[in-house]
Amino acid sequence: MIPYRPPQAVRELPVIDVGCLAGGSGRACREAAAAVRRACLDTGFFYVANHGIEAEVIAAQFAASRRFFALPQADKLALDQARSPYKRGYEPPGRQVLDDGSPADLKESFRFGPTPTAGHPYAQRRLPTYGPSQWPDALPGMRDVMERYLAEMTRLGDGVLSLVARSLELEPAFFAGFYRHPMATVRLLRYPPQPAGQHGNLLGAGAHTDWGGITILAQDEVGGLEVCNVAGEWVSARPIPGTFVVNLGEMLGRWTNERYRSNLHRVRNARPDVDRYSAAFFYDPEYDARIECLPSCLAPGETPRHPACTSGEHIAAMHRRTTGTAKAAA
Ligand SMILES: O=C(O)CCC(=O)C(=O)O
Ligand SMILES: [Fe+2]
Repeated sequence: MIPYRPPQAVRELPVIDVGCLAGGSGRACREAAAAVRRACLDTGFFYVANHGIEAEVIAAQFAASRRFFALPQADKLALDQARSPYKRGYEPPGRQVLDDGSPADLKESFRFGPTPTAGHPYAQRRLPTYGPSQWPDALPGMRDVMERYLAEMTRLGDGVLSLVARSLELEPAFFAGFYRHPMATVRLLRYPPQPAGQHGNLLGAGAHTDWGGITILAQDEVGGLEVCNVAGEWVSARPIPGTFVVNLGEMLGRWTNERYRSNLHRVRNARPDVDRYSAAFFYDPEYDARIECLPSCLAPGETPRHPACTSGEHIAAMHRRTTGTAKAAA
């Protein structure tokens, strides 16, 4: 049984050493899992250090991302995500409203993911994420760099999920059954500086929670990611060299009956002079995975706060809601 413990109003997000994922002792893994558990109960956000991903792989990703966003707008729009049934490609600034009722976000983004093999059970159904990415002709090396980054993120994602499972007193491989054919997306992001003057709630990315399983974020040195603690204060997730920021999506909230938090966060690039670049890896259960409250997260007499949902339907609904296509699709 995972007892309910009220979240603490932390002002700093913890840095967790995940070196045990490379074959550390049982004790090191237990300590990491205990730290993951505290972080998930408090904010659902933590940094991972000692993750084993080479700095050069991360630097190459950022360099290629900068080259991509520097392409002429017409080249980027030639890869418009709106034309991809798989949600792969470019999304221009002003297309997504993450915080309902606020102005559209300032960010622009580019989504890509793994290429399904022929005969892949989900690809045959043409479901979102289970299809080819779109790559710019003008940057022939980009695909290789990004696929290497994606492979590293996937490996780290499996490791982080094993720690989350341990933190819930489950077998380390517990989540693997929901990730046989995961929905995996890297979203490259560019945030321009906040415009000067008062612009209401205009932000790089409006306050939102992530929709899926876990998110692993690489950010450059500019900063601007903020996380809402339980007291309603915005806590800075400042860049810490050599780390990634991990946060839980809504499905972990559903699995744990909201013991583990899928927390509000937002991005404000407060630097007047430079763009901010980040890369979010969304690692979500496979499309048909049924997400419902884990029995170990339900105390006697407690009822699930959410009905069961499938991973794919939930994420598709959130895409529609935040890009204004909900009515058109309904
Ligand atoms: O760029 C960031 O720091 C956060 C991005 C984010 O929250 C998202 O894409 O869901
Ligand atoms: Fe997010």
